[in-house]
Amino acid sequence: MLFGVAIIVGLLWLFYKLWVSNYNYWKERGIPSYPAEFPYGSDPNLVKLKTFQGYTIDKMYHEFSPHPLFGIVVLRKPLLVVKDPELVQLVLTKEFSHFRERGLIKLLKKDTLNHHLFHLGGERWRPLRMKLTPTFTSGKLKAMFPLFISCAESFSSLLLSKADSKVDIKELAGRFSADVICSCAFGLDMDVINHPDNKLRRIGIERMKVPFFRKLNVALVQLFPALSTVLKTRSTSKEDENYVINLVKNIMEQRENSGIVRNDFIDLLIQLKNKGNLGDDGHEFEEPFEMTLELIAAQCFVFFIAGFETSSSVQSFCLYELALHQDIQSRLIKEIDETIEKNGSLTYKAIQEMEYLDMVVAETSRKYPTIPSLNRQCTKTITLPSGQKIEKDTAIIIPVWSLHQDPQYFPDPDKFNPERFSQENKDSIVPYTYLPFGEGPRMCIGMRFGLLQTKVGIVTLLRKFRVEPCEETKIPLVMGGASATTASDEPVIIKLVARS
Ligand code: HEM
Repeated sequence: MLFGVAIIVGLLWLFYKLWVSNYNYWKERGIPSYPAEFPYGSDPNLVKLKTFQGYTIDKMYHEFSPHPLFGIVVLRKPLLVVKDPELVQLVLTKEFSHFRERGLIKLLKKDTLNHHLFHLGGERWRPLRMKLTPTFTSGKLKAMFPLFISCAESFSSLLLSKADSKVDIKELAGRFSADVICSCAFGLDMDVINHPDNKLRRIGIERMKVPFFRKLNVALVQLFPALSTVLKTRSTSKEDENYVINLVKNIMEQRENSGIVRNDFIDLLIQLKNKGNLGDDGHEFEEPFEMTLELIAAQCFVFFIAGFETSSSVQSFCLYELALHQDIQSRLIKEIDETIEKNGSLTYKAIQEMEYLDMVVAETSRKYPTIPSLNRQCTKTITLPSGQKIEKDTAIIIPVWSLHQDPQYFPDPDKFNPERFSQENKDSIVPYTYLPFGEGPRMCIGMRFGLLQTKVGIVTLLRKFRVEPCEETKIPLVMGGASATTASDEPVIIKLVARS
């Protein structure tokens, strides 16, 4: 009996020792670090995710203000927070070959829908990124624009039914973005605007949440990578995965049989599958790369999940700020009215001509960066100009939220001020301090698409309505920890007032 107890105590002690063995990781390497305590590491909030991750890292960012980087430990995993803009540039661009991966999850072969650009690493990622980049040229977006307009018309009708009422703008913008992305990524006219409980949208929303079980799973796999095979950590349930793959399969068959061309992502992916490239860029790929049905479905899926939550989030934060800043809203409405009148209708060219809209959206993405921090993993050990070494497999965090809120780079950061992005001011922004779409070879591939979708949504609404705050409007908004993106804890309520 006594022997049994001694063994258990011994095992627990060993487990404890193993757990805390990294707690001096940064100190041993001469890198300033945040103290770690058993069992959570540097800060329980980074594990429990009850508080918005951006706030937690921001607190540390300020405590380490004179340092260009600092180390933290999450549970028992060491992470390096890189905060100096020149070092950020080194990680994201200059020494990209040392930081090619995100390293967020361990990709399982059978987790088919996760084999997309965002998560794929190294050799698999590069040819796929090269193949998919031409999908997002301005020419391709222009060809897709009629699909945007068709969704904007449904959005406009929905808005008319809400005239002079209080709305959850995040929910409405979410329906519009999901409709556009369903139309462009899956080639489906699903009318998500009037059928918000659409299955694809539900799968996408689920995917962006971080439920307790997934948090636990991710934490365990980070601690003990070998567990991933045992725990069968799927990102999407088998049923949802089959649904998405079959959807894509049916659409591809229909397209190939009927010869219908819609100029959407599916058309472009079918061309890739058949020809190996998109044909009009004259680029032949060195490495043969088979676009299987599963791989195509995974790319459609990432376009969907990466595209609808991000764009709707920028749209809703933007309309919220416009409700609180009537002067900015009036100037924007004037620009919208004049540009549409000049162009005869809402065209792709008209959107590109709206300079003030571009400034307002840029400032929204500064104040509310949809992805609060970027992740990279060191894939080859590197020595920094300071002499400090970053070892292979080190996880890196770029604290986008904190850089965007740092008064050193953006004076009076709480103020919503689109003038920061005017022609005369934007060149004085310190490079690598403004990162709403990331930077370097792994920056957002869908940036132009996302901006276009965001702008079309805002213009559609402001053509018919003004937005105003109401009793239920929370000022300021508090971000929550339940989502992987920057999202308010509560609905974003504003009032739509029909324009006279
Ligand atoms: C306003 C809308 C959007 C925002 C704010 C946004 C933001 C981001 C950010 C911050 C990253 C990480 C970049 C990095 O690590 O350096 C990213 C990556 C990515 N985004 Fe977006 N995104 C948006 C829209 C879209 C859309 C519409 C699509 C697709 C249609 C898309 C597809 C992707 C993909 C595939 C990646 C991974 C790229 C790679 O690793 O090669 N995004 N996005």
